[in-house]
Amino acid sequence: MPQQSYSGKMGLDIVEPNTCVRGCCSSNSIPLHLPPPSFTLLSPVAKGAESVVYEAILDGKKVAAKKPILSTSEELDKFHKELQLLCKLHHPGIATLLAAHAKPPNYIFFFEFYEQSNLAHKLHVQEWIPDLDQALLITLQLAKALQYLHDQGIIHRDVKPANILLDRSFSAHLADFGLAEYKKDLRRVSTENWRSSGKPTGGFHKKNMVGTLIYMAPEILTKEVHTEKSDVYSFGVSINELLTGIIPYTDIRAEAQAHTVLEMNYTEQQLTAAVVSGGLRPVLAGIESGVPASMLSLIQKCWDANPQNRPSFNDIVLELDGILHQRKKMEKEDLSLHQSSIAHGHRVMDRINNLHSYQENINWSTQGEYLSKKASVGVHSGFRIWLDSFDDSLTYQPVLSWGSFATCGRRESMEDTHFLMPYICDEKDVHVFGVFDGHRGAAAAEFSVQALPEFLKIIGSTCSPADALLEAFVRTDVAFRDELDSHRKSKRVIQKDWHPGCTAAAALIVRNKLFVANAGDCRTILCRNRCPIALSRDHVASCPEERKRVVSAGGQVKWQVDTWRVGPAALQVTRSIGDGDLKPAVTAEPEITETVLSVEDEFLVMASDGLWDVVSNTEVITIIRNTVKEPAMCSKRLATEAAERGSKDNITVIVVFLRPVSTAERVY
Ligand SMILES: Nc1ncnc2c1ncn2[C@@H]1O[C@H](COP(=O)(O)OP(=O)(O)OP(=O)(O)O)[C@@H](O)[C@H]1O
Ligand SMILES: [Mn+2]
Ligand SMILES: [Mn+2]
Repeated sequence: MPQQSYSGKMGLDIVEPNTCVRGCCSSNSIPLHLPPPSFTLLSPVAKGAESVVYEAILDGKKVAAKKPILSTSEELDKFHKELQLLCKLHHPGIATLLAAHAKPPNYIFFFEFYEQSNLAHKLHVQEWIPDLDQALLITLQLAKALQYLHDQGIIHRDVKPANILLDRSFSAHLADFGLAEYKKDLRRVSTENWRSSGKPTGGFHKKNMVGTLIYMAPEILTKEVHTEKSDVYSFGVSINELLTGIIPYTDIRAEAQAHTVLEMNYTEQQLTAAVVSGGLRPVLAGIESGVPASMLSLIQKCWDANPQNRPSFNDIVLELDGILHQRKKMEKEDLSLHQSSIAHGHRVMDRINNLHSYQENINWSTQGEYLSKKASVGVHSGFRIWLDSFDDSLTYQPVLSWGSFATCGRRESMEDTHFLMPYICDEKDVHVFGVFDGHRGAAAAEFSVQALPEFLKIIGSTCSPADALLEAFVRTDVAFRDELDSHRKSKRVIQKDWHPGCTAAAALIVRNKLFVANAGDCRTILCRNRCPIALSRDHVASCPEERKRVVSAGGQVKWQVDTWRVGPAALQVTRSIGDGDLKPAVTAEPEITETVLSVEDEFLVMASDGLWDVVSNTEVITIIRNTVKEPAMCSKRLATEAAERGSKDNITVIVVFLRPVSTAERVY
């Protein structure tokens, strides 16, 4: 019978002896017996494989009640083990156990309620995009929790975003100790498990195996014993997921919703084999997203194939403290340097962060302009000769109006660029428009948008318009890669294996002739007689002709996760400017189409794949038909439509009307 009672957490009475029925669990701060009226279970918030978690009221306060499904005596043992562990854990980074009920018929854990649910739900269902500082803070909190745990001799064994809970202020709390074990017990536990079922413990029993499989270290997949370093691996994969917002081994950029490894028919065995012997890892967060290079290399160390090469959580916490300290210092400097630009808000800060993460200060746009201008030594060839061959009175003369719209969309940074150059070099009958879609950073797109039209001016009518376009693409590519190389040599670019690139499309109109050059997956269509005509072909590895071309040029094309991709960089496009690591297979040479314009031609639409991913050629024509005939408004309407349809990419649209239109005209 109770001998004495005192008050524990939340003021609930602790009745001595405060142990479970078996006497194996005890605590001097967490009540383990609760009189039934002190709690009420409300609605379930999550149904796990092994438990149901309810929103509940305990002693007047909102809490989370985890009620394990206990149907066998083994499961009952497991409850006691989890409770024993939880009673010993007191750390701000670990989900707080407030009370437990450990008597038949009710076995329930009561936890602090974490309002923002788990990190997996937050990232993938709510599509939350943390800012970098938030993400780094969560990383540090989680690392400290695991450091504490390992100091106690405990291994968690199920570190993954679904087991990281966020409170109202987005602080992280590690939860779910259902698989946790004392290190000293592990060898015995795991051999028992293997012997009894031929399967490892925990996550493997669950139906949705991949959910846990993707966070498992290679040595676990090859059935070795868990160590602290297996938690380090799972931590690395989880943090990369936090920074990219992408579920490991899926590509959210792929079409429609078929994203998971399972859906892509990548079987568990294949994935296991690829992780263990092929060294496959999730796609690392991009340097262009502003993540410090030191953070990226820390992640890579955490998921090293050899557990001994992975850092301990003591090392990780130290390293993270350093990274955060460095950022604070830089922010201070930026604040004093960029007082005036603060008004621009996020974008400017993003750009500043990006620059710092590259540890360089190159303005690629200025660089592109400067370089191509230097090449021209101020002399432009001009386009006169092309025009001299026309008989003015006989040829059809299109009447142009143009506009564009570009948006970052749901991405954190803008890597698309474009230019509109009607009446180039003051020629009233020569016009050029271009779209660039950067990848692995915006550098190539920013450089090319300046350099490509400049090169075109230099080349001028020294050759045919088609050859001039070809030459301009190739020279832009070479100039960009040379420039990057020289920065690398001068140590301004420290990333040895940073190979930014961009796809490019350019339309050149010379009187009644339209030349479209394309390298990559930007697309240009012409509306003729109310029908779309594609003037470019998408250069992607899923196109058999392109695949063949890449392979015969010495490139490697492999089916990776969800689609055909080129080289170790796993690029989906097969032609681009930049991408030095994939040259010459991923060529910058464009395909060029030539079209004679006539009175039937209504307008031209050029756009990055952010539009074409979700809006078809025919739909583009219909949307413009139903929009006020003003090119900038049509462009904006198309981009908005794409964003509404869930395009996850940057979106850039250029619309060029080829004959006079009245803005009052709504429908053709
Ligand atoms: N304290 C809490 N506050 C808010 N939500 C919680 C809390 N604890 C758990 N949850 C929710 O319930 C889910 C399952 O919890 P938990 O991982 O502890 O259970 P489980 O049965 O072990 O699940 P799993 O299937 O991952 O093994 C969490 O992902 C989270 O969404
Ligand atoms: Mn869980
Ligand atoms: Mn794109």
